[in-house]
Amino acid sequence: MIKIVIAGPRGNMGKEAVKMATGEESFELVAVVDHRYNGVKMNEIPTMEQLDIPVYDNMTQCFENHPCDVLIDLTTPEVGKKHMLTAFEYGVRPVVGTTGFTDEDVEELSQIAQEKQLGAIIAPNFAIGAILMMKFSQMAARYMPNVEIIEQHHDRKLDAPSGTAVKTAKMISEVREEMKQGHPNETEQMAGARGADHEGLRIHSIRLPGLVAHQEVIFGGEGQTLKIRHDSLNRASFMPGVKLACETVMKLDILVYGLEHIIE
Ligand SMILES: NC(=O)C1=CN([C@@H]2O[C@H](COP(=O)(O)OP(=O)(O)OC[C@H]3O[C@@H](n4cnc5c(N)ncnc54)[C@H](OP(=O)(O)O)[C@@H]3O)[C@@H](O)[C@H]2O)C=CC1
Ligand SMILES: O=C(O)C1=N[C@H](C(=O)O)C[C@H](O)C1
Repeated sequence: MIKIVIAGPRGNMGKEAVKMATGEESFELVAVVDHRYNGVKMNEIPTMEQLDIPVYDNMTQCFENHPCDVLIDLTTPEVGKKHMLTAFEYGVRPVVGTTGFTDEDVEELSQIAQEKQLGAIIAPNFAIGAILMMKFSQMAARYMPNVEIIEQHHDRKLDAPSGTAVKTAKMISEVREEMKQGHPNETEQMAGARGADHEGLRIHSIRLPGLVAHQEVIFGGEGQTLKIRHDSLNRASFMPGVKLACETVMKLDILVYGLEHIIE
């Protein structure tokens, strides 16, 4: 039995994670952390799943009262990092879907995980289709290095570009030299027209109501284009990946950044 705490249980992802964790026989949801409530049960809060599970506004107090194995964090980048640090202090393995971590954050957290020999997973995307999109894109970039990313998300999203787009760009950079794309003399008539720049690869972020999470990676070559696209149509699409991460993190003693390292 893996004892789990979830941070962000009222959120889009947190709600699905609560359903997943309580629906799995080998998981036990022992408590949730939500900065707006403390000392109540989930079933006292109308916007939460109606469960007899305690709610804390403070991770330390939560871990003091409920020893557990895994923290699932689905909150915001600043909070997610603090939660991870607290989890490490208590010997709890973090599984983090929260996006917006910097390279420095990931490096710092990896070092702590290594020192403590404690498993941790930061996964910018838990959907298997999205992992495949990233892997296929990395494969394609070896042969078609001219590539741009268009990511589309709901308009409640805080970070841009998305964690998935950043991870895709980093994976492409592993197989492609930095290069300037487009016309050598191109100019932006309006700031941002060419999108964000990751080592010459442009990332364009769309935010609209009605969208969930979508990404297209477009490759261009002489007389041809290749488009690799993934769509998450709902948040349930992420849950098999969250489940796999919770099971896998128990066997790790380092931090793994990206589910592509787990799904071979
Ligand atoms: N890895 C993946 O596959 C996926 C990752 N994500 C990422 O997960 C994160 C959450 O996404 P989503 O669920 O859509 O966002 P939501 O805004 O719907 O949910 C975030 C929740 O976290 C809560 N929260 C904020 N601060 C704290 C805190 N200190 N303690 C506990 N809870 C807190 C918010 O409460 P309040 O609103 O009251 O402030 C809110 O309920 C984002 O970073 C997103 O990019 C999303 C989808 C898939
Ligand atoms: O905020 C979201 O919704 C999502 N965030 C992750 C990201 O930033 O890539 C994963 C997915 O795209 C949904």
